[in-house]
Amino acid sequence: MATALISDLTRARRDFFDRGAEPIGLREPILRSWRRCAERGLDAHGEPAIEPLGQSGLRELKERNERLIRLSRPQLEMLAGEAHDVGGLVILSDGAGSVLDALGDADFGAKAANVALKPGVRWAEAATGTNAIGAALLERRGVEVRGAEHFFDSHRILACAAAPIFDPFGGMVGALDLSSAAGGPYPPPLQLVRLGVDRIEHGMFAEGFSGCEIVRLHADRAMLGSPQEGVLVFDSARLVAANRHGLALMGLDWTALGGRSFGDLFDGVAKGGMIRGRSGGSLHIVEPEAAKLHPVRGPERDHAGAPDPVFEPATLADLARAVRLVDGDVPVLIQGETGSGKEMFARAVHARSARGSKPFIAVNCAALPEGLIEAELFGYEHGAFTGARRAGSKGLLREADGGVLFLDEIGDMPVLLQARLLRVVQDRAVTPLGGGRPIPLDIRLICATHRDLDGLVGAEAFRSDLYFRLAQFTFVLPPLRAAADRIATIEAVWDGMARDGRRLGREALETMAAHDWPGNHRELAGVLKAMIALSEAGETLGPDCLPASVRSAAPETPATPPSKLESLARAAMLAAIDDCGGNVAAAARRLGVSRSTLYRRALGRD
Ligand SMILES: Nc1ncnc2c1ncn2[C@@H]1O[C@H](COP(=O)(O)OP(=O)(O)OP(=O)(O)O)[C@@H](O)[C@H]1O
Repeated sequence: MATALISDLTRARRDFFDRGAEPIGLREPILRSWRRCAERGLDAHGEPAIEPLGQSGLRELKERNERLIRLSRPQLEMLAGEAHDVGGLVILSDGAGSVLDALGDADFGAKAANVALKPGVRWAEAATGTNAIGAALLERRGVEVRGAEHFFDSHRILACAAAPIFDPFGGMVGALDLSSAAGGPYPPPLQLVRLGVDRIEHGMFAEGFSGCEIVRLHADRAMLGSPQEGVLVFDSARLVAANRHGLALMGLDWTALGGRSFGDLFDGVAKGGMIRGRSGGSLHIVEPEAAKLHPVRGPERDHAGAPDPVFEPATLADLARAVRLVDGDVPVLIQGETGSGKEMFARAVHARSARGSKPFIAVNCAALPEGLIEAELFGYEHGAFTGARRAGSKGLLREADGGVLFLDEIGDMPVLLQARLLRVVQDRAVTPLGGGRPIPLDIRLICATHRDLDGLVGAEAFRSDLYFRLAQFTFVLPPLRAAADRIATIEAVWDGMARDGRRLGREALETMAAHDWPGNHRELAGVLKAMIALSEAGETLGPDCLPASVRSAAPETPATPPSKLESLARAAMLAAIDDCGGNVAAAARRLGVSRSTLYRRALGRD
């Protein structure tokens, strides 16, 4: 059987690589991959062009993927034992195919390292040709690649099975791989890799879903609680995260995140009961459990000493989608009030994207001096205008080459420049001021604005053709006052900033939660920073440490949706009205507020 496979493959290689003919009998994912590699101009008989990272590059790569490595470690250790027994390796890569860790048999490890299958090398198909890690990431499913199925001759010594790892928001954050010597008695079983991935993905639900409800389901009651159970996470009854099993059992895919509600999916289901699965069979469902942890901290540190980003679960779901769009070369537009964290969101998208290690260039279109904006963006040739630097300038667009360009306040870009930007976006090339040939540009684009771009298009202040190019997908960041649990959000931001045992007292927290935060996250970060600067190590901060604007500005009209504090206040007001036999004036007197306030806050009327 093995001999037949080898000879069939040898013939297929000869047909495809040497005679340019269609190979016969090659498995479909392998054939697709060979074709892609050939179209890219890779030479099967040559050597793959690899660029291994140096020590510091590898350290950075590992730091960026710290969470994935930490969550995967127990599975790697377990599979390393198996791999060792069959003379192979278990390998973890990030979502771009860069190898993060490899454990197992040392002899095979040395052979694998000879063909650069080792940490710090990227096994994306574009560089290393057909291979299990690269194919699994491209195909978004488990793939086996054995011996001569690899594109490059030199990789024929490998037999590999890999499957992608998805985070709870549908982001493809890595791949798990088992590799051993080709032609050996124990080809790496894809099933084992899949089990490892199930466990890693399941572990990702153990932290970070503050105030959410988690539903667990499976067709077999005995499987509830296992890594193969379906998991669905709801925030304010909206589906915000899931694992693949949960989606498959419900007949959904990742696009359901953010869009489907609990009522939609489980209409009339008794908690702890059974529902009808996609294929008609019954599913056991475990009562939704409230998750206990706080809003999730973003994956990377922010720019210029800013705190770690803290995202609401719903925003995290948007983040995962934005990463997939940017990776798929679809421009995204972020809208949101000033200070709501548009740039932080964009940086988080970049950090999680396949271009996380490439440049992130942020350009504030409103802050560039009018006369210089064109030169700053597009660059200029030597002597293009008076005052131009002798050597010319590359321009910000070209500095973002290979990475992500973030155009902030895009709504403030002068109309004339919009035409030039449109050309760049369409042609994927930039022509510097002062002439010269267009220079190809490889950028992913994220734009942001606090203005109503749609309205600007209507008023002809923004070109509609550019608008439709840039705003193919729009994400709206909620203002801070709309946080589902303001207290938890403020605490999470504080935790990321506080030093030397300083603590936020309950009363300070509640006063802050009652504030409207018109400046959103920026205002909050400023207030917290000032509180830290003005307090001592170990101190518990009370409301007197807050600036007067926060202390005195408890809102009269709650923003939507109300915070827990506002809900409590409303409940107390309704109870007072009830106690007074429905007499609003009497209840207002008892509470010491005006009648109109009571009408507005308790009954939602003007
Ligand atoms: N998700 C977040 N978690 C914690 N802090 C945040 C978050 N988003 C923003 N901040 C804080 O607010 C500051 C401003 O954020 P950012 O520049 O991303 O806002 P923006 O929406 O782009 O603002 P503008 O509309 O003015 O450009 C950051 O420097 C940081 O201190």
